[in-house]
Amino acid sequence: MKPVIPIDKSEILKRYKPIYAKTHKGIQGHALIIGGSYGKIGAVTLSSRACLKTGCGLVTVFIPRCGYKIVQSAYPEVMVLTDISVKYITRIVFDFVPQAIGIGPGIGQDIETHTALHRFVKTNEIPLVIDADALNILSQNKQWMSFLPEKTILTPHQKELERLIGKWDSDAEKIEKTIAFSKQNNLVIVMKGAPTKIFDGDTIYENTTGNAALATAGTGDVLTGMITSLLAQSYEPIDAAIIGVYLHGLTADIALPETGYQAFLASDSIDHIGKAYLSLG
Ligand SMILES: NC(=O)C1=CN([C@@H]2O[C@H](COP(=O)(O)OP(=O)(O)OC[C@H]3O[C@@H](n4cnc5c(N)ncnc54)[C@H](OP(=O)(O)O)[C@@H]3O)[C@@H](O)[C@H]2O)[C@@H](O)CC1
Ligand SMILES: Nc1ncnc2c1ncn2[C@@H]1O[C@H](COP(=O)(O)OP(=O)(O)O)[C@@H](O)[C@H]1O
Ligand SMILES: [Mg+2]
Repeated sequence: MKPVIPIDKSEILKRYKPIYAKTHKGIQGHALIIGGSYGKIGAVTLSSRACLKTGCGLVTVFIPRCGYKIVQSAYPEVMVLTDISVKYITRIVFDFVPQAIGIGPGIGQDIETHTALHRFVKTNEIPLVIDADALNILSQNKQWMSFLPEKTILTPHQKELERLIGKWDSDAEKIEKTIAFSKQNNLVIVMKGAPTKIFDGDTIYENTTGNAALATAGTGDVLTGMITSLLAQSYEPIDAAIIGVYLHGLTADIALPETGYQAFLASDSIDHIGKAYLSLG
């Protein structure tokens, strides 16, 4: 097996592109975050905020109607498109071309959402990040994997990974199965955990930032927004995954002296994205 590559500052600086002074929001990329269902609008709200804070120029969310006022009141910077259904997503339609799409946070598993996801993946060619319940739906419909754009980024936590690749008996078997899954489907797999590992076929990266403060609701939704933002800013999928995971962990390392482990919230991660970027120099 190839040696695992640590994701540290030197690895990030090889890939990070500082902002061009004459850029404008049109060049910075327009990201679309699709997710949310009744009771889980918070997930997509966090994700869209993290997406904007990571530097893309415009962010639109596609959510069920029950989330309209929630997102608009929480973050006026985020634009909102709604499904015809009130409580969950039934048909994904949008009238612009985003540079990247993140799908899944809080989306739920209603049968109509399965159908909407199927229709979406059959036609979508835009760079994609898939998380949370969209991963769970995909796990139940593995034949849809062939529709995904090459190097689509999947961000499973351990349970979601198990649903995708099946159970394992040892860490070594988990790694082997994840490599095989990444190769077979030409996907980038962000295996979330402590530490998070990223698989691009048999090339494996391991993050060096982050701490147990991240063990709190919504931090994965924040990560999805951050990676989608980087993808919308024209980073290659593997670079978006690596930089996103590193900065996300760094937000918790920087916040820790202020919040301690217990009082850290996913919103604190978003609030520290600026300092994480500044630490890159
Ligand atoms: N504010 C909101 O709107 C929020 C909305 N959210 C949305 O909720 C939806 C469901 O997402 P979810 O991840 O909570 O449910 P699910 O996939 O069943 O996993 C839970 C089980 O998996 C396991 N497990 C998890 N992590 C693990 C690990 N590192 N290592 C090992 N095991 C791990 C653990 O299983 P156990 O160990 O208990 O067997 C746990 O019980 C999704 O759409 C999401 O976006 C959330 O983001 C929260 C904030
Ligand atoms: N003990 C830990 N150390 C480092 N990172 C952690 C730890 N626990 C959780 N995380 C990180 O927090 C995030 C949790 O994601 P996820 O389980 O999808 O949460 P949610 O669905 O609530 O948003 C992942 O990025 C994971 O790597
Ligand atoms: Mg999650």
